[in-house]
Amino acid sequence: MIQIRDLVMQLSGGGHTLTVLDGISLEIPDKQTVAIVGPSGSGKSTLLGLIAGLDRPTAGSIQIDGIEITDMPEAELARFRREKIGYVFQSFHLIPTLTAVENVAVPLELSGVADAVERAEALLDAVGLGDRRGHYPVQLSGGEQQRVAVARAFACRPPILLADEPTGNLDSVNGRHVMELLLALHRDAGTTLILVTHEPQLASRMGRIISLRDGRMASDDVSRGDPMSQEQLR
Ligand SMILES: Nc1ncnc2c1ncn2[C@@H]1O[C@H](COP(=O)(O)OP(=O)(O)OP(=O)(O)O)[C@@H](O)[C@H]1O
Repeated sequence: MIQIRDLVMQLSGGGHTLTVLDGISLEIPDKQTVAIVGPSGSGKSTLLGLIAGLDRPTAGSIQIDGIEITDMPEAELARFRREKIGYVFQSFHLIPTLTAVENVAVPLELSGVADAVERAEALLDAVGLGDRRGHYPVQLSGGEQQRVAVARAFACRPPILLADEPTGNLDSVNGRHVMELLLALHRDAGTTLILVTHEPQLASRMGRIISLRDGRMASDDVSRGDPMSQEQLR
């Protein structure tokens, strides 16, 4: 369960203060699928980054499974993040000097997993890139890089997967492939899935749609049911 209370994010610069998030409160139960939507600049990425513990809010509270993360010391937060949260960036963020399998193995090695490379190979197989394991990011297409990034985000089997416009840099075929992958992880492992997107079609695949406007919640549509049952209806 993610519990967010009165979250405020202000950025200072050039002599004035910009309020990016202005009192967000919400709860996201385990295993929910959530789309965060809203106009450009409404604070979507900022909110996702705060939930991931990549940034610290100006005020307010974020608890994950009852543990406050906003004031957690950095080293502890890094460990917590590794265990609890996978993050997929719009622009993949793979390490260019590492092969696909090495990229996926990084979080496993950081977590002290003994058979990190074997596990990374199995993950690459699972995203359909088993035959590309020795390739460097530059040798992979955007869609392939994003599948590697999803495998890396999921390597430590985090209960929460966050994705910031995961299909934003992909064509529609590759975008659909990556989306199916994210939904499969939710379905098979019960992963909570929260994604920021501009694409209504993608948002409509989620069980809940939270809409931001000017740093506030404009709407919260929780009546969408579970995407698994929606899929069964197709
Ligand atoms: N590091 C930063 N320094 C200054 N301003 C920032 C910074 N990060 C975000 N902002 C500003 O905060 C506001 C919210 O940004 P954010 O990226 O969260 O919006 P968004 O809804 O994700 O937008 P988009 O859909 O365009 O990605 C914007 O006005 C942005 O310019």
